[in-house]
Amino acid sequence: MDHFEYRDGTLCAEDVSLSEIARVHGTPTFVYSRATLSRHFQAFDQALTGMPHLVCYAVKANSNLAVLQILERLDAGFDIVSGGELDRVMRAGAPARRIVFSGVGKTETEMRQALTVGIRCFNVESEAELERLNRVAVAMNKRAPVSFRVNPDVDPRTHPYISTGLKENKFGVDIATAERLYREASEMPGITVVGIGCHIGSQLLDLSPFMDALDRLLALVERLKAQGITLRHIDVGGGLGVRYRDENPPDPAALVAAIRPKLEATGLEVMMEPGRAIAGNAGVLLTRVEYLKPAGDKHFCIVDAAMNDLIRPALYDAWQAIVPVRQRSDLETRTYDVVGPVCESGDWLGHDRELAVSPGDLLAVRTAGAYGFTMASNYNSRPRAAEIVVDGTAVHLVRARESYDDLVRGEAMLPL
Ligand SMILES: Cc1ncc(COP(=O)(O)O)c(C=O)c1O
Ligand SMILES: N[C@@H](CCCC[NH3+])C(=O)O
Repeated sequence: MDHFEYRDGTLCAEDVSLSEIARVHGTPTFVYSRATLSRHFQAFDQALTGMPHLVCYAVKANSNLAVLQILERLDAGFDIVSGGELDRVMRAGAPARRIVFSGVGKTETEMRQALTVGIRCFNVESEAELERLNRVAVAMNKRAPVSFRVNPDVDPRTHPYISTGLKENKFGVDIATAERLYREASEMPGITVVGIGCHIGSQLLDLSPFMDALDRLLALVERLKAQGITLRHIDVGGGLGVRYRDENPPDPAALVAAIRPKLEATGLEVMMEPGRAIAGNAGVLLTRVEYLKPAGDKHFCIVDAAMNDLIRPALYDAWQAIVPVRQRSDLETRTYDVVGPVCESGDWLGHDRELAVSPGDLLAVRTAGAYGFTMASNYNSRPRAAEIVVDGTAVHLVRARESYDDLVRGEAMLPL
C-alpha cells in the first residue's frame, strides 16, 4: 500500500498531482510520500509492541535529511555504514544511543567519530575489526559497545548481488568462529559485548531464511550463556522484500509474528534494520519523455532519467513499474524499451513496456524510494535529480537539483 494513486486520470503523491510537481520542479525528480514512510516504519514498530525493541532504519536505502528527520520524529533507530551516514543521522537530530554501525570496512577515523558521539553499538564483522576497535577505544579511554554480525550461512534465495548471509559472502563473522571472538572480546579492555545480529540479504520474499538464521543465532546465544557471556540485544537485520511487480513478501507483522515466540523466550531487546521495506514504495522517480524512436522492429522511449539516477535495472536486471502520470486514451499503445540518454547500452529503466505516450509526457518509475537517489551518480556529467517530500497537500523540495557548479565543486585546474 502506498499513497500514489490516480485521481481524475492523473497520478498523485498524497494530495498533489505529479504533473504539478514536474511543472514547478522539473524532471527527473524523486518524489517521496511522508505518510507512506511513516506508515511503513510504524508497521515494524507496532508489530514489535510488547517486546523491548528498536527499529533501526537502514540509512543506505534513502539518506535524504528530510527522510531521516521524518523517521527520527517517530523515534526510529538508524543503521549506518559510514561516517557520512553517521553525520547525516546526527544532522537529522537522532540521538547517538539510537544508532548502530554496520559494515565490513570501518576505518579508524569512523570508529573515533562514532565513539566520540557514543553510538549504541558497533556491528563488528571480523576479528581484525574487533582488534582495531579495541585499540582505538583504549586510546580514547573508552569502551566500545559491540554486537557481532554473525554470518549464519543460510541461503536467502534472492539476487546473488544482494545475498549476504552465505559463507562465501564477505559479510559477518563465520558462526563457527563467533564463539571464540565473543570470549576474546569479553576480555578486551576497550570492548563491552552487548549483542548479536545478522543480516542475510535484501529483497527476501520468504520467512524461512529469517527463521533459519534466527535459530542458528539463538543456538549461539545459548552456548554463550553457558560460558557466562550474556547479551542485551539480538538484531535480526533487515532484508524484508517489497512488491515491485507481483511479488508477495510477508508484511512486517507476519515476519514479527513468526519470530516473536523465539525472541520473547530470550528476554533480549530486539532490533531490526529494515531499509527497502520502509522507503521502497514510498517513492517514485518522475521523468519526462524526450523522444520516441523506432529502430528496426523495436521502439525506444527515451526519457530524461537514466542509469545514473536509478541504477537498479542496469545493475541487477531489476524490474520496476513504469506508469504514465496522465492516462491517455487518445494514443495507440506500443511496446517500448524505456531508456535514458547515457552512452551505455545498459542504460535502460524498463524493457518491453506497454505504454501510450508521446514526447513531453511524464512517466513515473515506481518503487524508487529505496536504493534510487542513494545509488545515483554524476556519470556523463549529469546533475543528480531533485528530491521532493509530499506531506498531504504540501510539497517540500528537500534536495535541489544539482547545478553545473555542483558538478565541478572541489575540482581545480592546473597552473598551466
Ligand atoms: C547490515 C545491513 N542492514 C540492513 C540492510 C537493509 O536491507 P534492506 O533494505 O533489504 O532492508 C542492509 C542492506 O541489505 C545491510 O547491509
Ligand atoms: N542496493 C540494493 C540492495 C543492497 C542492499 C544493501 N545492503 C538494491 O537496490 O536492491
